[in-house]
Amino acid sequence: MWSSVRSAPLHVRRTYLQSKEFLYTTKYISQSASQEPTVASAGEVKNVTAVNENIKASPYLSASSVMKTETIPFDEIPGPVSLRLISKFWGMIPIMGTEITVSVVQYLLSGGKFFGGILSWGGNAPFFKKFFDVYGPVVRLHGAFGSDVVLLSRPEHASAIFQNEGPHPIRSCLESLEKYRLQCRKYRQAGPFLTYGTEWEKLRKSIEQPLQLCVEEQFTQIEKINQAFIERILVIRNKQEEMPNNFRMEINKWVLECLCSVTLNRSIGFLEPSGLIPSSDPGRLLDGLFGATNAIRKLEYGLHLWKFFETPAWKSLVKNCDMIESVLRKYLDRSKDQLQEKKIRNMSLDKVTLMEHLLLKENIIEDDVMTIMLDLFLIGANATAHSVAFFFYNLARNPRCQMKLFEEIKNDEGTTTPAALKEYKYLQACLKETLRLDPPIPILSRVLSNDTIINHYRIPKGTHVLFAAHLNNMREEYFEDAEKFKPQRWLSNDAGGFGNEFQNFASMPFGYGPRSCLAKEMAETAITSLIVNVCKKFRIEYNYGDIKSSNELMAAPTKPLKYRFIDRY
Ligand code: HEM
Repeated sequence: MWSSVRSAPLHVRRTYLQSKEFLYTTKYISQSASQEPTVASAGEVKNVTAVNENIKASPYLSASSVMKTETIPFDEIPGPVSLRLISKFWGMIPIMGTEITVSVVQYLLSGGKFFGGILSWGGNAPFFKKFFDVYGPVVRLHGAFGSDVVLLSRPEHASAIFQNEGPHPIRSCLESLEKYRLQCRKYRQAGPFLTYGTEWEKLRKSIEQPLQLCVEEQFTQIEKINQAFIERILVIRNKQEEMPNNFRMEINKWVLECLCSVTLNRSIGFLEPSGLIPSSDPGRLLDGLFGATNAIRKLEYGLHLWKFFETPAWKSLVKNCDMIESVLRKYLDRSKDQLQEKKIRNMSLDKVTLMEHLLLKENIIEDDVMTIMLDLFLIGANATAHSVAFFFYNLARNPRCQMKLFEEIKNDEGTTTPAALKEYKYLQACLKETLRLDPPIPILSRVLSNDTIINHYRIPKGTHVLFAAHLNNMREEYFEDAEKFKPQRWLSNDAGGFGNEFQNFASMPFGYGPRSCLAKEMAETAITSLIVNVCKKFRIEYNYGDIKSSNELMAAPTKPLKYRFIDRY
């Protein structure tokens, strides 16, 4: 049953999660069903009746925050009345789900006008901030179009949600990509980012460790790619040593070259000094990834009309995903041939590329390999490129920090292992601080697999929760001068905050728990090795207005990255 529900639209999954059948289908839920709900409170705890044994065991929750309280019903969570009124009408239309509620809200917050501007709070409001300012720390968006969404943004609430989600957490987002894969291309699964349950667990296990091994094996190659990136900077900078408006594209090329090296063990030429030919493999891959990302942003953040009609954004998603797949298929065919040859010649299959490793797995078919590769490229490339863009920005804007970093790494003689990079403590702190200020994935999402009590409200399992990580990261009580880039805060024991039990949830750029980023190590290694190489060679400057992160599901810088790279010697 679960396998068929897994790929169903969110409102179907939600109904299933609330059904009795689900309780008996998964071991975890059936255990947790007999337990008390998860509890977290940011306010005063009153009417204490018992202590929740389950939560007491958690390393992060204090006794005061785990006490069972008299709960307030879900219906009483505050939220916009206008949505509540609209829901009476639209709630009758079952085909429209939670994402539509979210997308309408996001559309409005990002400046769109709808319903006579009932909810239009003006353009570029940081997502959800207005809701928290008006309604408090727990906000319910009445299912204007079907089901409800709860918005959260506090570390103690993150702790309640993420620490108790069991072995198979459900993320709910990117329905457009899911539709493309499951309905349009009829793949049997939607890829590691979107799949659920045991199917997802199998996929994740097949990728996580081999990916890390490949990163270690390909580290020398990554260092070469870093040098090629530096060569590119020298070619494209103008007479004032400044980068062109599309420098972001160059960073993307660097990430993609790293990803090809790690997954395919080959260079496909993204960083050719003479630039990319659009019809070449790397040219088409780059175009496809940019096009698909833009289409996903439009589809997920606009009204979900694509569920009913083939909108231009939907057509663009299909065209771009097809283009990416046609390139990747070529490499998949080559990998199959290579494996065949290795088998014929009785060669060892111990050292294979990630793609070959996946092809060798019995429970993974070719279409699965395509979706895995696409997820790695789509999610990974965007997130990593965004982090590098803001890493450069923060160094340029904070010359003292840049100098301190240079002092730490200036004697580096070509780092030989990823482990050696971890020893550069200030470098690591700069990365953490960059990810705190501008997380590439600023909103984490879950469908609750447990009844959970937050701020005394009982939130039923199956509820769609959006956690505004970018607001969470800016809490003054956890990060003094939260708006400022202060890497040194990560070098003291309590990261400059209260050092209380929720500190670990105050910044979670890679998410949390079983569904956290599966390529954290790879991303950290690639980013820090690039920064070491670039900072040894150049001093970075930036002389224009502030660059912000768009804080969308897949965030992007809001201005061209016109950094100056000035030779140090
Ligand atoms: C600095 C770079 C990166 C950041 C900040 C980042 C962040 C994240 C976050 C926040 C999530 C969701 C976690 C959650 O819901 O709890 C995620 C998931 C994921 N990331 Fe990353 N990521 C980065 C780089 C990468 C790279 C390089 C790859 C691939 C090569 C990648 C592949 C994935 C995949 C496949 C998932 C889904 C995991 C699952 O559901 O099991 N990420 N990432």
